[in-house]
Amino acid sequence: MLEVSMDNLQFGYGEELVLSGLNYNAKAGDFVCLLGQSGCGKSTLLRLIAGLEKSNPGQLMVGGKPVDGPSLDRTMVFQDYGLFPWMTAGDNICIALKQKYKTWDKPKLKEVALEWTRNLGLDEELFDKYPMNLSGGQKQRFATARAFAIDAPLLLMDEPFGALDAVTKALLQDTVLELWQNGKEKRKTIFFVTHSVDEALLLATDILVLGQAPSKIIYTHSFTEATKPTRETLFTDPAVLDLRNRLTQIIYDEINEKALRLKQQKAADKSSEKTTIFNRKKAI
Ligand SMILES: Nc1ncnc2c1ncn2[C@@H]1O[C@H](COP(=O)(O)OP(=O)(O)OP(=O)(O)O)[C@@H](O)[C@H]1O
Repeated sequence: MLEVSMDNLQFGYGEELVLSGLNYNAKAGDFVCLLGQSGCGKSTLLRLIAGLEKSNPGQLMVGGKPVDGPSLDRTMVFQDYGLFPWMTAGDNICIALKQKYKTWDKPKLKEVALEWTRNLGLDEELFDKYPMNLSGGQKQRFATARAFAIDAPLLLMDEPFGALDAVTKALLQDTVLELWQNGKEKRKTIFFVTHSVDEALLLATDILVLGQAPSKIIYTHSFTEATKPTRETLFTDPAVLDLRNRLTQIIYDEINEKALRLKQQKAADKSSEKTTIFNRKKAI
């Protein structure tokens, strides 16, 4: 359980500004879903929180401390699973556990890794298989098992279920929600990037929408225990239907605005090109 606070968080890759002043406080135990059009900086924000990119001093705090590089109190789950291909799926969990629990011997590491394999609904016989011999859903379950096994209080999930079929995705969403809810007093804080409004509605306690880059937070919504949608209310509760429409509209408006901006820019570039050619011809 760690709180995350952003105070005018700005970040760019070199000259290109991606995040242009984010202000937000996530409480310990919140499940924050990030929405926004492609390229707006969602993954960048996760990488900053993970300490994989460096933010300006004081602009990003985790657990009340400035983020200063990666740490075992934060772990990431990626869309492409991030399993080491040269190790069995089980060893992928064991090696992560060993990093955190340095005194554990091999049998203890295997015992805990197997426990998490079962927790994620995986057959034990898959434990000794290499990632290349597993389905996408199985790989993502192992990657999720690894993340939960090391029991970091802050979990950063970057479109983890984006590549999965609908049924596997739904099962994994339920599993993650259950693992998070079971944490009760020790609930993990989760930041979860998704392109799916429905996924955000189902999982989040808090939804943030990022605008186009260089982005700011353009919309936030918080649920209470009573208003948080469930699979049952996701398509029946009028308040949830209304929120889904609003979120979808906000994202489409941003996409349309960006498309219009690019079109105008292109037209302006073309016209200035024409003027340059005309002036050159005149000069000749
Ligand atoms: N390592 C990098 N070096 C330079 N630019 C980068 C790097 N990583 C991302 N970018 C740029 O930063 C911007 C934001 O990228 P980011 O991956 O954070 O967006 P995103 O919202 O997660 O996109 P998507 O939804 O498509 O995954 C993009 O313009 C991207 O090209």
